[in-house]
Amino acid sequence: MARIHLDRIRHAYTPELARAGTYALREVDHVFEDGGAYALLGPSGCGKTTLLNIISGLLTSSEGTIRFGDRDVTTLSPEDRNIAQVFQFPVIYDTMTVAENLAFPLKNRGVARAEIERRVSDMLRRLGLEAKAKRKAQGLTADEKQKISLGRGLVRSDVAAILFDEPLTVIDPHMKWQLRSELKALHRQFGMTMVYVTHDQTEALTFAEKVVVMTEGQVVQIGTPEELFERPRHTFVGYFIGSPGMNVIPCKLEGGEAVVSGARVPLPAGIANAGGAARTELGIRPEFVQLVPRGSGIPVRIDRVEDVGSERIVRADLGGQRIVSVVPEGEALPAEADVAFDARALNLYADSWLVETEARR
Ligand SMILES: Nc1ncnc2c1ncn2[C@@H]1O[C@H](COP(=O)(O)OP(=O)(O)OP(=O)(O)O)[C@@H](O)[C@H]1O
Repeated sequence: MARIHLDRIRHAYTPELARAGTYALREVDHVFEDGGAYALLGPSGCGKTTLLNIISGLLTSSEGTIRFGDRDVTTLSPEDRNIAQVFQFPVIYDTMTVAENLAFPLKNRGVARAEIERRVSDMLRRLGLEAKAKRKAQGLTADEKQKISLGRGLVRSDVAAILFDEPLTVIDPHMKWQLRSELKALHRQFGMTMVYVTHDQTEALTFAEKVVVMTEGQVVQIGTPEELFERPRHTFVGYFIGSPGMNVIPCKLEGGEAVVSGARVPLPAGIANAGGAARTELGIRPEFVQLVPRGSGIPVRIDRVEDVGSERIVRADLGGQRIVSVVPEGEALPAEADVAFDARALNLYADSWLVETEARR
């Protein structure tokens, strides 16, 4: 296992794109700690696969250095980096049995026969494939084949890291949860460095200890699920994580208060200077937007109320700006409502980046 250090990595797919300043990765400077479980999360085209392929060696970055531990691997092939990879679609040998497929990476590395048998039978059990161990892979479902792909990555204990590129795409929805839990259990047991690419926030938040949120070729925040939820460093993280996402409300700053649609909103104590930003916004999760009787907050017009079981999602208009509130089941909605913000959950953003308060620095 290894610590992976990405040192000022940038990537453009062609020299022409680089000259035009069109980078698929704008700059990534980050350390994946040895034994950590990370998810790269972001919308389609944000650069997740590009970053993963630079880590694996399928792609050489146009700028920067990548080190596994103290070793510079920037120009090494995937084989020489000694990593295991699991792709979106199964990569297995159809003519081999399930057990032979799992044993293959170990045989290749000269692992002793008894050890191979032990690890293969453990993996068969974890993947729920014991009954099919002696079946040829050919006739299996896409689900089962992908489980074998996962198993082939996970049986090896000598790898620097295991990289997953949307590995559960072909897996049946009700199996996804089980496989994710199994991956977590394997991570806990063996402590391998795992990097997992996904555009699905549930998958990222349940799998990873640290989630790397990307947009437009840039890492905007690396944090635990709690950190991403409570203190989004960038407005993109706020509305990408959580459902519905964080409200981002344009505001003006005046004498330590935010002015929203003519109303004054006190800011948390000690908020730092927004530093002459061109754009300032308040960020607040819908769970912390309260609907209060008219006259006690900022006036809104309620447009729509959706009942989603344990809570109601209320969509309203605040001076031309859409605002969402989540109201727990059983809580009455005022006939004429204003909104009030829970000050503890209020964040200020300057040009999309979180303004740190003195207390939180
Ligand atoms: N081989 C390539 N040549 C030129 N541009 C590419 C190539 N591969 C990807 N790109 C571009 O690089 C950017 C990042 O793509 P990348 O595949 O890394 O994103 P992603 O987040 O993994 O998206 P997805 O979830 O759709 O796979 C995109 O703008 C994409 O169009």
